[in-house]
Amino acid sequence: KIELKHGSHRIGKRTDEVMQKWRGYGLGQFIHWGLYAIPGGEWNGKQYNGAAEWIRSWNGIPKSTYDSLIYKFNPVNFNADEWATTAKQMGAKYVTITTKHHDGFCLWPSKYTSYTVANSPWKKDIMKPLVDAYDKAGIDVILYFSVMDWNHPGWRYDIKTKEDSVAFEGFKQFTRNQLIELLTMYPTAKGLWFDGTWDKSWVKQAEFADQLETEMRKLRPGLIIGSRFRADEKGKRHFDANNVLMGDYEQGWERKLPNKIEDVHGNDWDCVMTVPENQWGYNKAWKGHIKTANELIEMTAKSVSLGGNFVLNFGPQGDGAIRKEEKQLATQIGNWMKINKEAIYNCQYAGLEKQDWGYFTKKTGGNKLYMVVFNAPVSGAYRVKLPAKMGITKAYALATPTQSLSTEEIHTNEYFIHLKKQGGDQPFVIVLETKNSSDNSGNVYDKAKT
Ligand SMILES: COc1ccc([C@H]2[C@H](O)[C@H](O)[C@H](C)N2C)cc1
Repeated sequence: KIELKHGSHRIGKRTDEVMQKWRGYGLGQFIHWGLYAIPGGEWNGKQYNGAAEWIRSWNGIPKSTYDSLIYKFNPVNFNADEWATTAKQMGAKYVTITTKHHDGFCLWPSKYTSYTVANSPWKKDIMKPLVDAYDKAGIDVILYFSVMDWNHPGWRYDIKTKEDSVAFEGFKQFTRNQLIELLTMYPTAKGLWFDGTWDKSWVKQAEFADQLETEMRKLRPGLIIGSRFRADEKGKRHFDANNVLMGDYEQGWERKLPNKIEDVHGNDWDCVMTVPENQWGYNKAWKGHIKTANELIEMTAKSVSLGGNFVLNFGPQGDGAIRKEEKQLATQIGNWMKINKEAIYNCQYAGLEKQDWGYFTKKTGGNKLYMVVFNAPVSGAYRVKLPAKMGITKAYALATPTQSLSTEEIHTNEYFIHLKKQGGDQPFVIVLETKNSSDNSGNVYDKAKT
């Protein structure tokens, strides 16, 4: 064990209520919105091949020209309630919103820089109406904040000279000021999602970042901060030099999912996912594979089956409207969630052997198991292996709860649930009500033969 002053300060999951609620969200929305949505991945008729929110880093545009986009920020079709309603209809329980991305443009009227909405034609605060609209919709808000800030003169990628360190000291105070400002202006925010923390300059700030995290947690008890914010004094990120998770949950699952429970090391985690291969900000020309609703529903079920949450990204247009493809996905996913949300909300890893038909989830604190089916077996027989003392008292398709399904024990603690081929192309859920033979509530199917 390595002696660390600025490593992880907690072993194992947080057990407080705020984190227990976070653990049960299941499905969330990410919003990437800012000046980059105006060009939308294109400049002077030329397509930028990278991620649209990184267009400033393209040598096809002079930096100052990009920075002057602030004078074009006037999202006449921005409607915070419409965004929150879209998220509500999709079934999202939390939203992560970019307050400031790498370009340094602030969606709130920060006192610490002039590069904010206050100095755009729009003039008004964007964050306040958004936080209020999502709060009203019952969707918890997490504030995304990029430490790396290409607009601030004090930003450095590394600290090599005396000048660098003087400049970066000013930048560190600026960063602290903005974070305290955000927590003060939007006190209902449940957490902070940090980004832009991989460069050496920030990685070298183990003590400062640790103290800042402690200060923020004191200001906002219960605040949720993931593994992306700070490095330990050995320069280790996400996991400290003793391989213990930094922060409250693992934030490494960006555009990728764990495959088996061992991959998540017993930690809380969420996966943040783009609809195209790699576009967070609005890109006019979505290229390559655009994920379908069924793919995204499967990623949601897979995330919950492995003890995490799934966060789907939306990149609103420069005028503030949400593009029709994203609205359509929100509707399709929402239609599925309306019927099947019981298998997603407040569910966790079931601890059962994965089967080919799909994913198990388990209701937290209950005796219900859910089988989220994506690959219906041609036999209509769904294999289920249970721990020794667990029996099945009832089995039914979630959509038709009064029609019990026949359960056949084919080996000790191994069953076939029989369900004839369902019509349609939608994933569906089978519910198993279980009991432990140690307690005697209800009768157990044992040796049941069809
Ligand atoms: C260098 O590879 C990166 C760097 C930053 C990102 C940023 C994206 O712009 C988006 O904000 C995502 C959540 N974040 C990790 C993605 C890939």
